[in-house]
Formats: sequence, C-alpha cells, structure tokens
Amino acid sequence: MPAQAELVLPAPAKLNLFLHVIGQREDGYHHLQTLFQFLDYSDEIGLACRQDGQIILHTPLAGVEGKDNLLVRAAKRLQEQSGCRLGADLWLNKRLPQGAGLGGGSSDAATVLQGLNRLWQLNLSSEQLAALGLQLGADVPVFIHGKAALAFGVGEQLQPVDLPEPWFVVAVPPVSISTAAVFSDPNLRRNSPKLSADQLLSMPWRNDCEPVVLARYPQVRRALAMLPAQAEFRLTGTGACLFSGFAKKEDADRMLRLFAVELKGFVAKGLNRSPLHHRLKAKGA
Ligand SMILES: C[C@](O)(CO)[C@H](O)COP(=O)(O)OP(=O)(O)OC[C@H]1O[C@@H](n2ccc(N)nc2=O)[C@H](O)[C@@H]1O
Ligand SMILES: Nc1ncnc2c1ncn2[C@@H]1O[C@H](COP(=O)(O)OP(=O)(O)OP(=O)(O)O)[C@@H](O)[C@H]1O
Repeated sequence: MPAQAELVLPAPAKLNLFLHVIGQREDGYHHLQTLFQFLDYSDEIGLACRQDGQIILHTPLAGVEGKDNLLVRAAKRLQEQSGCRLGADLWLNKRLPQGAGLGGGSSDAATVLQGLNRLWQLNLSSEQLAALGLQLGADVPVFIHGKAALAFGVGEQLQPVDLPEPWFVVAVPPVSISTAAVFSDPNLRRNSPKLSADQLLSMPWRNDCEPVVLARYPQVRRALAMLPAQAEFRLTGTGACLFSGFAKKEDADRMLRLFAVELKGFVAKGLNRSPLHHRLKAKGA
C-alpha cells in the first residue's frame, strides 16, 4: 500500500456454510436462509481523504470499469447520502477471486463504507451503513455488522451466531460465476421449506444453488471430480468456490497438498468476527 494511505483495512471473504432458497420476491430477488462465516483471507484496501470531493481509484480491476467498481460505487453512495463534500483516494490489493461466492466485491464495498465513515467523521451507525450497503448488494450488510450470522430475507436480516472456528480448504475452479445467472436459472430449486434457526443449525448442510452451478459450469464439475474423496466439499454462495472444514490446520494443509496440480486452492481460518472490526477497533473505534 502506498504511504499516502491514511487507513489500510482488510476486506475479508465469507463462506455460506449452507444456503437454502425458500421463495422469490416480485422483483426477482430470492428469499434465502443462509449461514455466513468469515475467513481470515482478505482483500486489502487503502483509503485517504481528499479535500476536492473527487473519488479516485488508483488500482483498476481488470474487466471492471472504474465507475462500476464497488469501491467507487460505495464511496459515491456514501457521499451522496451523507451530503459529505470530502472525497477519497482508494487503493485495492485484490487477493480474493472474483465471481467466486466469497463475497469479495460486497466485502470491498463494506470496508469502504466503514473506512470512509471514519475518515470523513460521519458517525453513521452500523445499521445506517448496512441499510446503505444493501443498496449495493445483498451481501454487504453482513460485512458491515461483522459477526457470523444466520441470514434471512435476501440475506440482510441477520441473527448473529457463535460457530466453531475450523480451518477451511477452499478450491477455486477456473471460472467466474455471475450470481444473477444462477438465480435466474429455471432449474433452481426455489421452494425449500422455511425452517427455524435450531432446525437449520442441526440438519446436514447443503447449498440449493449447487445442482444448477454443477449443471451450468463444467469447470466446477471438473474441480469437484478432481477433489480428494477423503473430504466432502460444498459450494459457497453461487460459486464457483468449493470448501471443506477441518478441526486442525495440519489436516487442512495436508488436504490442500493432495489437490491436483491444475486445481488452485487455499487454506484459511473460519472466523466469528470480521478482521475488519478488529482493525477498526485497534485504530480507536
Ligand atoms: C449468493 C449470495 O452471495 C449468498 O450470500 C448472495 O445472495 C448474493 O449477494 P450479492 O452478490 O451481494 O448479490 P446482489 O449484487 O445483491 O445481486 C446480484 C443478483 O443476484 C440475484 N439475487 C441476489 C440475492 C438474492 N437474495 N436473490 C437474488 O435473486 C439478483 O438477480 C441480483 O440481480
Ligand atoms: N471491487 C470489486 N471486487 C470484485 N468484483 C467487483 C468489484 N467491483 C465490481 N465487481 C464486479 O462484481 C462481480 C462479482 O464479484 P464478487 O467477487 O463480489 O462475486 P462473488 O464472490 O460471487 O460474490 P457473492 O458471493 O456476493 O455473489 C465481479 O465479476 C465484478 O464484475
């Protein structure tokens, strides 16, 4: 990160430990029941204040126009809705794969909202930032609140939970998946029963998007077929990544070493609290 960055913050990945689609709204969005956990594996975002009101992203992302980058969209939305006249310089060190079901873009947006709330001294509450973030993506609120949670609605109604913090092996198939394409697939199961929190947490976990993603994306099918049979891997979000949990880091590392050379992956710790919040606290929240 360049020395001009006044704040350097992580934008962590999430996993959907399970994901049920229980219905559809009139606007096309789906009602979900899902369980979010954070990973200690993050993008890194640098922020600095500008007096001239401009929002400048110094690190373009391949394939995404500057104005469409969620960092820029988040900063502009916050500027508009708070009436703030300050601007920002932004830098992104992108580590999370895109279109991967790890929520990278949403996490980037949430980190910019939290970071600029601090730098611009807006003092907006988490509820206000989450409501603003929801306009940018259904996954943004959980990154704002920063606690592992069951999520209902389109993913914005959050009920914090304390989960074990296992190590995860995440396989990254070589494809970027459009969330909208998966949710608009006619074969998507949309009628899973609505269950209580206790039922959801105690039953075997599954992802309703997985059959559709496996049918549409041969790269995910191939990755799943290549994965070692000793562990069960499941899709996160609308993919493309597949993950499996392990109690010990050594076991997760060993599993990653068993991956075929052509299959990329990483090991990361599952977290109940977002590392963004630790960093903000350390800087005097
Ligand atoms: C699949 C998840 O990652 C699970 O956590 C999220 O539901 C997706 O969250 P996201 O990427 O922030 O999604 P958004 O950017 O809000 O929406 C992308 C597209 O996915 C579809 N979408 C998204 C969320 C949802 N509950 N129902 C949907 O049908 C909509 O067609 C939307 O146009
Ligand atoms: N800062 C950003 N980081 C990643 N993607 C971005 C960003 N800004 C815009 N995008 C666009 O958003 C798309 C989805 O990216 P993202 O990595 O968030 O998907 P995802 O991991 O599947 O998310 P989710 O799990 O929320 O569905 C990308 O393909 C890209 O076109």
